[in-house]
Amino acid sequence: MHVIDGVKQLFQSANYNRSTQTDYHRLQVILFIAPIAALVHILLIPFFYFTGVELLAGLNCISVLLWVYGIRLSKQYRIDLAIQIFCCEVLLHSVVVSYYLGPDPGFQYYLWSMSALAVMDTSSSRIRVFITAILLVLVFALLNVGLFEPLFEFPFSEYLLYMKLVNMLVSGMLSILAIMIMRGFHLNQQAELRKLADIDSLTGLYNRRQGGVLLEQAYLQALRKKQQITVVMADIDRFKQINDRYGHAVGDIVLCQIADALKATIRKSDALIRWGGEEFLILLSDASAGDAETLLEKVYPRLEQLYADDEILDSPVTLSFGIAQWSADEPIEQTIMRADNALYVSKQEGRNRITLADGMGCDNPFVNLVQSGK
Ligand SMILES: Nc1nc2c(ncn2[C@@H]2O[C@H](COP(=O)(O)OP(=O)(O)OP(=O)(O)O)[C@@H](O)[C@H]2O)c(=O)[nH]1
Repeated sequence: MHVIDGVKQLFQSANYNRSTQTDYHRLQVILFIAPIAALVHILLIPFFYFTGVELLAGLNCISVLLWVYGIRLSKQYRIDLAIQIFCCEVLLHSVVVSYYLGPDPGFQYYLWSMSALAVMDTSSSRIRVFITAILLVLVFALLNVGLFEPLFEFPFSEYLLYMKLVNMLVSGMLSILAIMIMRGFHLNQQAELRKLADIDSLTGLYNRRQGGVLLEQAYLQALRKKQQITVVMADIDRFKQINDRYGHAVGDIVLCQIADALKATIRKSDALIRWGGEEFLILLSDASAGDAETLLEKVYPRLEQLYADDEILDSPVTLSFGIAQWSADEPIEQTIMRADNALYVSKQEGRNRITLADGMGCDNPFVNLVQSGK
């Protein structure tokens, strides 16, 4: 059933939680980095064990557990706690490994990556997050300049350089990838905000603000290319009765269905704008009033189909139109006003009809098509 399904969809989209989306992106970063970190620690367990640094092998077992636990917390969307655990793990691991082996194996470089991850903790205050990140970088600097004399003589010291290289590259790559994912998140949010600013959330059409921009652009282009523009104002007839009779939610669905019917009718180069509550503006570029009239005649069979498919509405929904063709010597606002006046005439003359601006009123030849009862 069209309308009922639509109402459900509407409530689902109303429950859409924006913060969940933010957490989703942070989760993507963690689910990318944390398994790699856990795997690296798993590989280090036999490495440290067989090189005789059993304590570090034990430490890596704890590290693996902490990363796995953090992944589990993240999947439960306790992402901030997971990030704090990861920070503590990397801090502890870097300090202990440097204490035993000195800075040469390069484990302190993971503190760099961690400082990037630390700023993703959104539950802590900005200053706390900043201090944590700075602290991690500070510890990195101290470890890197050789704060501790190595306690342990590493048996394969000729390989230390390669180990450092690998650690530097892996930690650098992790930082880059974390920032890339955050960058993607930031760009998505920007696109989302732009969409929110330009698009009507109910119908998905351009909103009035963006409509103004499109009208201005079309006007300038028509002047430059010496083209025609035609503006159509469309208004749903007696929409208040639909709301009063079936409820606002059903009214919203009807509004969306009408928007879809209009959208399916216009050309790709045209723009459909939700101008007001139940009022639409169609901007037809490079088209005359006659072209607009021909186009609008195609809306009526679609409205008829809507009614035929619908099991709730017991009378068809109709539209009134006002068409005005822009003439090069008038501002576009004037054209819109003429289309609006023509729409007013359509309403006055009984609705469900098309009126051309400037007194060229015409009866809608399809006026009776949508009035056949069920
Ligand atoms: N469901 C719903 N109703 C809306 C929305 N925006 C405006 N409306 C309703 O649209 C109705 C417009 O009513 P009127 O301006 O009296 O116009 P009408 O009933 O369509 O009558 P005519 O235009 O004269 O044919 C009001 O009841 C508004 O509440 C919306 O987003 N959703």
